[in-house]
Amino acid sequence: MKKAGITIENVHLAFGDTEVLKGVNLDIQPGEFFAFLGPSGSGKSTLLRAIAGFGPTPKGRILIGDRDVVGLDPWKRNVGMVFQSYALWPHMSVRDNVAFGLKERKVPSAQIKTKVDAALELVDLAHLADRMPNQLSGGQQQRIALARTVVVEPDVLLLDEPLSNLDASLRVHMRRELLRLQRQLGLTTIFVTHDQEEANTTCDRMAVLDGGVIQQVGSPLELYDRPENLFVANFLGTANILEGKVEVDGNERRFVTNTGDQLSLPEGSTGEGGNIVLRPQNISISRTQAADSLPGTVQHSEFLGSQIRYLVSAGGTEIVVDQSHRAGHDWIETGADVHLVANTQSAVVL
Ligand SMILES: Nc1ncnc2c1ncn2[C@@H]1O[C@H](COP(=O)(O)OP(=O)(O)OP(=O)(O)O)[C@@H](O)[C@H]1O
Repeated sequence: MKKAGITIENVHLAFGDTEVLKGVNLDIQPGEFFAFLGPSGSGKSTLLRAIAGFGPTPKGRILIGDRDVVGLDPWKRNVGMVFQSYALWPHMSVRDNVAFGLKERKVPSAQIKTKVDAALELVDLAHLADRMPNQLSGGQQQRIALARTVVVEPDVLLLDEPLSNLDASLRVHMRRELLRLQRQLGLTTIFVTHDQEEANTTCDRMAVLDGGVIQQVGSPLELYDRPENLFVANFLGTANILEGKVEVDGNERRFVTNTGDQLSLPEGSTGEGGNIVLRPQNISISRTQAADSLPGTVQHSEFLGSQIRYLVSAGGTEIVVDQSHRAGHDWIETGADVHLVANTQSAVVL
């Protein structure tokens, strides 16, 4: 199958007077599994639809391969799109649903049979070819929607929250299926989701959007470990953010919180901003004081199974601390005075 990259250059898009995409620039590599992640209303679907050719014509350029598709009708772009609703034709069998796009393209019938068989094989549903859509489960219908989309060999595959209608355990199964399918076909794919775990477990890289602006692009790990702003830090998992300032003394750098507590920063660390971001699993909690520990008081604790989550007032804020749970481990009671030690190797100053 062909592999086409996608380049988005300075794309602006408005519904009437309301600008929804505000200067988007992005390079998606051929064969990459890419995700658009962001809160509701951030512009993910609008951007995806602009690539597909739906909605108002944007300003700027959208290249699929080396072809600028802005202004081109959707069916001339050779993109495949799968939506949240499966939208299978209810009066057609599974086989006919998958064959539909090929018939429209006047592909010879012998080839249609071969291609449909291969597409059904790909989604593991060859045995259900003669069923009607209403005789399939939600997950099976979505796999047929995928087969129907990839059978026409699009240059890129666009997925708009395709798993949202499925129940939780099926979603987990289906996201693995999606990844397997994408890898097998090597098809440049964009997956729109507001579910961080879904993006993390499937995509090579993602763009986090907010307010029609891309906040950061990178692999899931890069974005989680090295957020470039507080929005990304907060959006991707739980972030503890302490306010203060960086002080430099010779070779030593430390972060001094507004409450006067000090955290040594590792050698070679960068960042001069007024916030330090610490993930809950990178802080340990103890009843005893240690070098560089932040004094605090346990406000609440929750048993989460593999972890105990503490909410501790310290450093001028409420800090979330996750301790992995081991049988027989001390569970610190609410109201206890404690000391927090942060692993500042993993901290980010913004
Ligand atoms: N047809 C439309 N007319 C007017 N405004 C629209 C239209 N479609 C979307 N919008 C607005 O554009 C903004 C971005 O919407 P979009 O659907 O792209 O967000 P999203 O990030 O995909 O959100 P969600 O996760 O809720 O689908 C929202 O403020 C939305 O209200």
